[in-house]
Amino acid sequence: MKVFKFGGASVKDAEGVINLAKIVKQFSDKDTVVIVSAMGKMTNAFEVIVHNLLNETSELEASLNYVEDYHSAIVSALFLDKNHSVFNAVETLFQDLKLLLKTNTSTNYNFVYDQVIGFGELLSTTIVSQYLNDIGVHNTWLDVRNYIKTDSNFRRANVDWDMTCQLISPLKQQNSICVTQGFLASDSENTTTLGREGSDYTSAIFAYALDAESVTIWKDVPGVLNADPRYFPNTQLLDQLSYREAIELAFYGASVIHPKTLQPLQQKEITLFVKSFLNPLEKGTKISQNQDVVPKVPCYIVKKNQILICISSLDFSYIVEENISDIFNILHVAKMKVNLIQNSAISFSICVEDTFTNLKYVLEQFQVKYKISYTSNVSLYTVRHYNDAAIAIIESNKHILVQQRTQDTLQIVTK
Ligand SMILES: Nc1ncnc2c1ncn2[C@@H]1O[C@H](COP(=O)(O)OP(=O)(O)O)[C@@H](O)[C@H]1O
Ligand SMILES: N[C@@H](CC(=O)OP(=O)(O)O)C(=O)O
Repeated sequence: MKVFKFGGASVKDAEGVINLAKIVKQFSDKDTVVIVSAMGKMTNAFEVIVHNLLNETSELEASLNYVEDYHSAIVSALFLDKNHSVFNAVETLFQDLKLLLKTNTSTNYNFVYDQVIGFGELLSTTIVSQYLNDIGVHNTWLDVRNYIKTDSNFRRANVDWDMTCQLISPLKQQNSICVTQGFLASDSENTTTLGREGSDYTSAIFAYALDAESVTIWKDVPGVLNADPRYFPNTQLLDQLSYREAIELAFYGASVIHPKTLQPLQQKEITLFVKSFLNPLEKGTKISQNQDVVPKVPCYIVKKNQILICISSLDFSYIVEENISDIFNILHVAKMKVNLIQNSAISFSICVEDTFTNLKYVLEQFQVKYKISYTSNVSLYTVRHYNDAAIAIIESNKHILVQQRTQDTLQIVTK
């Protein structure tokens, strides 16, 4: 079996859905599982709806209309028969969403977030599945919440692997293409999500449970490049990567692959292909149990919007294990991801990202015992397999706040 994953960029408009259908028609097998994310930047648009709902702003209706119009335009362009069942299906989803917005009484941001945000993937897969059926690519639409089970850690739920594998593995017998949602899952009763950009991870979960032969994630780039083309000119395609190297790149922030994706695939040695949905015949990048990086060139990764926090003792005493444990407990509670650590005798610097807007809480907690300084909006650059030329590139014209080198990896934090 194969698993395909199509992200938001691939289905941002009607042409994108038509292109997806061509790829599925040409490259899938009869039992391929197709995972689809919300269309374009719709997850961001749903985030605005959540914000407007919970802050009771006057913009709620406008934000809802924006999302509704966006999907309506795509459906109208794809389906010329105005009596097609897709119109009803999409309308029903919007009615459900409106009912949820009207009747919600919860003030738990993360919980409400997951209930609302899930409509993005429900809409996209409904449209894609019906379009595929319409053009003769017969498929079954699955509600992924009946297959991927998690705890109730809303917005970053943890997969219950035993239950999930039990629920997914009967699909091995399924003799048709299945279309389902990325990013979503459920606890015992509600929708949960796996973390932003988690649809890549969904594809790995299905592949693992199905013992699939491969996963292909279809992207708007030719494959994994040695840098993000949005920030670096003259990038090079990496033809092959080992799981280990891909895990390292994803960990340091190469956003082309969600960091949790590689581990399940590596465990069962399932090959991951990253290919271009614009040029599907090109070979892209193959990630498997092979050589580290081919070609072996420096790989550049940048993470923007980081916060550099410097923590030092109040009385010039050493920062020791007990303090570090303290510091990490606070970060753990705040779900704050640490991307770089540097310590000296009396100070400890961390570069973190504040996905859950907990900076104020963290700083208050630190200040009880430590002296704190921090700089917001810094960038963290990482270079894997650096050489002199790469160091010169990465350091040029930057105000460097922290620098760290290991044998393979150079990291700098800049303002
Ligand atoms: N090393 C890299 N190689 C290729 N693309 C990268 C890399 N690092 C970051 N990117 C970015 O990842 C984007 C594709 O990932 P993403 O936008 O998450 O796609 P999708 O929405 O399909 O999941 C590219 O457009 C590119 O800007
Ligand atoms: N739609 C979700 C999940 C996802 O993975 O999307 P994409 O595949 O477009 O990155 C998000 O934007 O976070």
